[in-house]
Amino acid sequence: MYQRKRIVIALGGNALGNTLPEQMIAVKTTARALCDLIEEGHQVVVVHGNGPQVGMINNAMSALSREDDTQPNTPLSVCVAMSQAYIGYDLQNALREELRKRGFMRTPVVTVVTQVRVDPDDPAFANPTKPIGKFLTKEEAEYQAKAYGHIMREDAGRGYRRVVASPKPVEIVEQDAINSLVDANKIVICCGGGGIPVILKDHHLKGASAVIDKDFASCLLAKQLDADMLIILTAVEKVAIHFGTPDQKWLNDLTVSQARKYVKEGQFAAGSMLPKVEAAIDFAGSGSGRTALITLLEKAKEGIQGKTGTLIHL
Ligand SMILES: Nc1ncnc2c1ncn2[C@@H]1O[C@H](COP(=O)(O)OP(=O)(O)O)[C@@H](O)[C@H]1O
Ligand SMILES: NC(=O)OP(=O)(O)O
Repeated sequence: MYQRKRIVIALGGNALGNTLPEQMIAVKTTARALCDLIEEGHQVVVVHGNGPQVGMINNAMSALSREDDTQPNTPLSVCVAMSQAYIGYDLQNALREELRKRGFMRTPVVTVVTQVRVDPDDPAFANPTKPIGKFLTKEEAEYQAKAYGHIMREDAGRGYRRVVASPKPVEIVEQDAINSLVDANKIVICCGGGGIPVILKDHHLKGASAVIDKDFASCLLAKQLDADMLIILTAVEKVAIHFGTPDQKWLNDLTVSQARKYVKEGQFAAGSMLPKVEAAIDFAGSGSGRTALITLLEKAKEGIQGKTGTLIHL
């Protein structure tokens, strides 16, 4: 029997591209994939990543402050806020246009500037792991480290990137407002780039120098919204074990305990597939009937129909 689901969808880098013109094109494909699910009657809440974009914004703002003594450097939390608005703007308009093409003439789409509280004592502040910005060669990375004091790491065989602190999300500050919008059937884009990281001090929310992982923020959001499903859309159709080796095996479906075992074995690369599988385990393990799906952006519709992707369940 057909069941209408409340779904939190986390969009990976391929949903947005790496540059302004690429993003304008990529969001159109993304909007089609999301509207396929909306057209099937599902209630969709959208979260997006911001790794390339927040790196680009941070570089631009740093260059500005180097050129102009009157411009202090822009905190990373503000760069995350800028990325939410810039990505939300394109995504919101692409979704609006696609919805109207399909006859949803009045469905509102709204981007919520979202702050996410983190723990100031999170050990992640002392151990930067979140890759942001462009992929660089070893020589470019060495220059960036020397010139700007950035911490650079090799990223899953794809080149070198700057890494920043990535504390775990503790609380979504605008959760009540998001609940009201979702309950009222608005299409909501929120927790972009994992949310603007903030630390609570008395009544003051102070920006933290970090980028939260959007897969973990999506998981928290899905739990708080009591969603049926968390869908993580990325650049691969399925999760694999022995990824990139001759023994590679694509996984159709795995239980939370199988997934935990594979995590322990180190089957998933840190900073890429590992946070997705960890978020999927956390959500699917958090209540009966909750499932998580990891698949390719263009396969979202087939994935939800059980035809492809990797489904994680209890
Ligand atoms: N075990 C694995 N199974 C599938 N893909 C993996 C695995 N380990 C690493 N990957 C890589 O992880 C990538 C997805 O991570 P990433 O590109 O960082 O995510 P995002 O889509 O959120 O930007 C895949 O495109 C793939 O290259
Ligand atoms: N913030 C975040 O998780 O971004 P990416 O998905 O681009 O890494």
